[in-house]
Amino acid sequence: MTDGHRPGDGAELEDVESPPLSVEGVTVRYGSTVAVVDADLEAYAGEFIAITGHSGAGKSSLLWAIGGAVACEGTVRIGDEEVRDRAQAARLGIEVIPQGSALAVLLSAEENVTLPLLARGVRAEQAQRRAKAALESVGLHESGSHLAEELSGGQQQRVAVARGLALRGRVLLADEPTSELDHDNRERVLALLRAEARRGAIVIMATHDPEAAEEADGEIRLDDGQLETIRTPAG
Ligand SMILES: Nc1ncnc2c1ncn2[C@@H]1O[C@H](COP(=O)(O)OP(=O)(O)OP(=O)(O)O)[C@@H](O)[C@H]1O
Repeated sequence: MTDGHRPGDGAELEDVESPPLSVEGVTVRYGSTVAVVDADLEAYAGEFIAITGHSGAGKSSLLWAIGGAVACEGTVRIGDEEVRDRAQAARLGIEVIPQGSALAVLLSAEENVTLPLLARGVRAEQAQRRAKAALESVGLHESGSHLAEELSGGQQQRVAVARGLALRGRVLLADEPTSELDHDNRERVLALLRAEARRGAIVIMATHDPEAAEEADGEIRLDDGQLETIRTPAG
């Protein structure tokens, strides 16, 4: 497929080899607010990169631009394909764990993880198997049947992480995925994100948490929309 990425059907984690992600001259504007200014970034399969910066620095805006969810100037490419909008970015295997979880509160945890898989064409039985495995990986195997609204904020965040992981993208954009978590669950989620990179994905995580950032291979910082490289994955 030239304009598509089809995640595998099995519950087992198959490897991917993400094409390089290239962000060139990306500027995000909301009216007169310039949230991201002329950002350049290259990332490769296997890399786990943190985006840090103060509240309002532009972290979410940069992630959303990479994920095709906000209009921007400049270009975002994965391999030879230019990201144009969210639907097409999803077809290219760019997945998002949004800030604030964004679960359907009247669906169960398992349904929240399963539905996006069904929407991507994964068969029902396989989607359920993958959802269960993803929920188990975040320590929520016993909460699959609970309505999202019955879960704590931290549990909801872990469901959102499970939903992102189950999609098995080539690029995973995680927006503050550990902000509501206690120490052990934060470590668990960071280990899962690292494993996702080891699988051959590119993982980019926005975070306020310096300790979480420290666990990524590389760090870029935004300051009023201006991007600065702090550490590269190469060291
Ligand atoms: N939909 C929007 N409409 C107008 N302005 C917006 C919108 N989204 C973000 N902004 C503005 O863009 C700037 C960057 O916001 P963004 O959410 O990207 O920052 P952030 O670094 O992710 O912040 P936080 O850490 O608080 O989540 C801020 O000044 C914010 O007010």
